[in-house]
Amino acid sequence: MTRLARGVYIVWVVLRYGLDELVLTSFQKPWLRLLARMVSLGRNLDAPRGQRLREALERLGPIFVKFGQVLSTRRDLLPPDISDELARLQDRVPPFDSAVAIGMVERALGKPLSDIFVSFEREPVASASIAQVHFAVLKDRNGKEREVAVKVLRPGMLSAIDKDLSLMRMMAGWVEGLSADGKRLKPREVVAEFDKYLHDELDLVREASSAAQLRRNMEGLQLVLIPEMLWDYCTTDVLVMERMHGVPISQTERLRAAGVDFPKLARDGVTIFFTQVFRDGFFHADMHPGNIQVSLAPETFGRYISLDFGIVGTLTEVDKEYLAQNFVAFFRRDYKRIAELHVESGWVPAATRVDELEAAVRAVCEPYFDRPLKEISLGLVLMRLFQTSRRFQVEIQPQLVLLQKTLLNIEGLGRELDPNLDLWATAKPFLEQWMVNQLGPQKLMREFQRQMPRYAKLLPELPALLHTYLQRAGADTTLQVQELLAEQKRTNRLLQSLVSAVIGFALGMVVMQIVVRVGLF
Ligand SMILES: Nc1ncnc2c1ncn2[C@@H]1O[C@H](COP(=O)(O)OP(=O)(O)OP(=O)(O)O)[C@@H](O)[C@H]1O
Repeated sequence: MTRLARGVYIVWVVLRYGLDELVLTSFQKPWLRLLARMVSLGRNLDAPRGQRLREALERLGPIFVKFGQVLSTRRDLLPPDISDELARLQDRVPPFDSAVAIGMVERALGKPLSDIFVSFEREPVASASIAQVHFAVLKDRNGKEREVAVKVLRPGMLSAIDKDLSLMRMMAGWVEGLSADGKRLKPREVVAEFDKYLHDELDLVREASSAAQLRRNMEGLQLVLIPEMLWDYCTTDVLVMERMHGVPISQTERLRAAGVDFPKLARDGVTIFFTQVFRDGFFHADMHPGNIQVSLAPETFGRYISLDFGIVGTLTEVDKEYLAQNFVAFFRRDYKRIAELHVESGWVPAATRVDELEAAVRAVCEPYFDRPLKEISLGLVLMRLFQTSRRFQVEIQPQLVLLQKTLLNIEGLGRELDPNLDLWATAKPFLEQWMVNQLGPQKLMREFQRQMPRYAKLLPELPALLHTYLQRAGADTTLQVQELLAEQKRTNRLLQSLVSAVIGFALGMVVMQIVVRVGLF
C-alpha cells in the first residue's frame, strides 16, 4: 500500500470508529467541525469510546496495536476507561512462514541450519507483532547439545514501522494543531516515545544485553531464573537463548496442584521487583503474565522464570533520590515537604505557590490513609501524584512512568496470588535499606570512594605541574616566591578544610544512622 493510500485508510478508520470524537471534540476551525460532522453521518457509535479505540487499532494492524499497548501505560495522560480498554489489546498475530524464519536464522548466523542445530521446530511456540519464537536443540562448539529458544524478528518490520510512524507523526501534528484538547494530550511527544520504544525492540542484541545484565544482578537472590543468552548466536534479528521449562503464572490450578506456595510466590515477586528497582536501578518493565512462568523442576521448585527483556527501566541516582525523598514525606504525611521538594528541585516553575501544590498533593494522598497500609497501592498513589504534578507543569520522566506502571503490575500480580499479601511488610526492609543507602553514611562513603581515584591520579602529577608552573612564571623570582607563599597558604587552608570535612563526615555518619534508624520508619 502506498503512503497516501495508507494515510487515507487510517483517516477512514479514525472516522468510522468515531475516534475524532475522542481527541478532536474541540475542533478550533468551524469548517473542520462541519466537515467532521458530514463525513461521520450515519455511523453507529453505540459502543463505549475505549472499545471503539481498541477495535480501530486492531483494524489498523500490529504496529497500531503495539502503539495502543504502549499508550495504555500512559495512565498519567489518559482517562481510566480508555487505558483499561487499551490494556486489553492482544498482540498475538498469525506466525510468518517458517521457511522465511529459517532463512533469516541461516543468514544471520552464516551457516546452514543443520550445521548449527540438531533439531529445529518449524512450528513457532509463540508469534507476536515484532517477533516469533521457535524451540530448537543446539550443537554448541564443544559438540554438547543444548535446548534453546530462538527468537526471530518479523521480516520487513523496520520499513513497515518507519512508514506507519511517519504517518503517526503527521497525524499527531494535525491533532496538536487542530484541536484545543490536542495539545494537552501531547501527541507528538507520545509518538516520539513510541518511535524510540519500537526501534529499541527491533534490536535483539539490546534485548539480550538487558537479559544478561538482569541475570547477573539476580544471581545471588535465588528467587528468579533468567535464560542465559548464547552470545555466539545472537544478532540484531536473531536471538538464541537457553530454553526455560516453566508453567505460565496464569495456570494457577496446575501450579497449586504441584504444591507451589502462593503466598511465598507473591512475596517473592515483590522482593524481586524492589531489589531490581531500589538496589540495582535496573528493572524488567514488561511484567505482564505472559512473560512470567514458575519452575517446577526439583532443584529450582517455586522460582519465577522471567522472559522477554524488550523493555527495561533504569533509574538514575537523581530519580532514586526523588523517589526516596517523596516516599519518606508521604509516609510522614508531610505534604508540604513534597511540594517544597518539587519547587527546590526545579520540577515545577519557581513561581508555583507551594501552598496550592501542597493542597493538591494532600487531596491525592490523604484518602489512602483511611485504609490499612497493606491495602495502599503505591502504584496508584504514584500515578495520582504524577497526574497532579502535570497540572503544575511538571514533566514526569518516562522512566518514572515506567516504574509506576510496573509497580501496578507487580501489585496486581501479588494480590492475585495472595489476596492477603501485605505489600508493606515485604517492601519495608527494602525501603529501609534503600533509605540508608540513599541518605546514610554508605552513600557518603561511596561518593568519597568514587572521587578518590581522581585525587589519587592527580597526586603523582603534582611535582610535574608545579615544575611547569614555575617554568612559565619565568625569571620573576619575586613573583614566584610570593605566589608560592600564597599557594602554601591555600594548601594549608585546603588541609584544614579536609580535616574538618573528615570530622564532619564522621559526625554525619553517626547522626544519619540515628536519624535513619530511629526517625523514618
Ligand atoms: N527462553 C525461553 N524458554 C522457553 N520459552 C520461551 C523462551 N523465550 C520465549 N519463550 C516463549 O515464547 C513466548 C514469547 O516470547 P517473548 O515474550 O520473548 O516474545 P515477544 O515477541 O516479545 O512477545 P510479546 O511482546 O507479546 O511478549 C513466551 O511467552 C514463551 O512462551
